[in-house]
Amino acid sequence: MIATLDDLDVEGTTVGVRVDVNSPIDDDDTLADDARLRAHVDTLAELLERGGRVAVLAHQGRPGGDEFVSLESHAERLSELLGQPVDYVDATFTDAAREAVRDLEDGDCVVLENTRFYSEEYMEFEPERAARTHLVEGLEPVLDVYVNDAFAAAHRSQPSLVGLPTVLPSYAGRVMESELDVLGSIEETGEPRVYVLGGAKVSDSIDVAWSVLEKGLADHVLTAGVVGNVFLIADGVDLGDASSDFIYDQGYWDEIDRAADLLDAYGDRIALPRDVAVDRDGGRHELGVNALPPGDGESAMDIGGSTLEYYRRILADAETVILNGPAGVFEDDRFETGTRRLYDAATDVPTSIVGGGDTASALRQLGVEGFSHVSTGGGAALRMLTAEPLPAVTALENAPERPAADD
Ligand SMILES: Nc1ncnc2c1ncn2[C@@H]1O[C@H](COP(=O)(O)OP(=O)(O)O)[C@@H](O)[C@H]1O
Ligand SMILES: O=C(OP(=O)(O)O)[C@H](O)COP(=O)(O)O
Repeated sequence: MIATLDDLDVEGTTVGVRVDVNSPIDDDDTLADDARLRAHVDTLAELLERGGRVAVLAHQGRPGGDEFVSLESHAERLSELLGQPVDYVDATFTDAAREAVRDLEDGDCVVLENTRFYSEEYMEFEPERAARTHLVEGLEPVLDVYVNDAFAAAHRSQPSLVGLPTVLPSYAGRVMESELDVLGSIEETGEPRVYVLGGAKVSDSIDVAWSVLEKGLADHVLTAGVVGNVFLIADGVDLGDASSDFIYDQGYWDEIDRAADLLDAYGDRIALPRDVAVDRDGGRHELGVNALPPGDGESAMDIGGSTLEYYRRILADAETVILNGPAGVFEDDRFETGTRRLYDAATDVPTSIVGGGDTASALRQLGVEGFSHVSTGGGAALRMLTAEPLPAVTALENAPERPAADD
């Protein structure tokens, strides 16, 4: 049983709050999109209003990547969103960080530095070992309790996610609570249940497809994006050199065999694109699968109109739809149609659940609204849909005894 903020006596308590504000970053190393910050405002505002002393922990980017930057601009934006001063300290668990946490008064908030600036935080550990890392040993003495609101990172077994809840009384924040509530009760949603798997995380999507087909959770799996292209090749369609090279370069060549095995086992419940859109003479050109391969250098960038009609007919009968990943290269105006129209059709299904960072940003960019639930997580949501435990959630379940909250 995971405790929530309802179980926490917040006033005067120093709370380490792990959030996931991993966001797109501009060329000047500042925040380019605040959607993930907005998601955590309710949790943080509630803790502050209830008199908590809040130390925010988060990662940004991956070591060596362009988006591996400090959390200073995140703190500035958080201050605007919360409508109160938010301090930032350029350290995570050193003396400077601990002093900033000890100095907090009731209702104060400080953002600590990007946890991944410390190498241990980019490694995966068993919780007991994670509890002996520098980050956890440094912060544990200055924190009273730990709150995990970082659902989008809950599939990572990293110190700030599994080590802190091993040593501190721990609670799920409001984002974590609502994600677990919705994604943890997929089996109770109405049927027919349709999974739409698009985007570029091919191996994760094939794992999900296996799992939901095997468990009888999915009546139909509709494929799109790079996932759809891999299934087409697995089905014997010649998508041409450009798409094949892309799939090879992304390291997904072995996935073609897995997709073929899946088609052998459950082909009657897996829908493949009937046409694709390619870039021809600088414009969008649609080709039925019978007309493939495309011309030299042409790559399948989106699903076409007849696929959309086919998928819309399946969605029209669905009671539940779960979608992950764009249907095409939505960042390019010529290839956003598939994503916009497919996701738009999904909003008419009584229960519609969407996951994925790029998917959420595609929906915002394309102005598609009206889903029952838009998850903050990509990989975490996919993992949950396969009914695999999330290490950070397991760590919350196993957290030490907590004091009872005052009513
Ligand atoms: N046919 C395609 N060819 C190349 N890239 C594609 C295609 N369809 C979708 N994509 C790309 O997939 C990316 C998003 O996939 P993914 O990371 O799996 O989504 P999410 O973050 O929502 O889980 C986008 O950058 C999009 O351009
Ligand atoms: O953005 C995230 O995951 P997502 O791309 O699956 O939504 C999380 O912040 C986890 O980041 P990571 O995949 O670098 O560990």
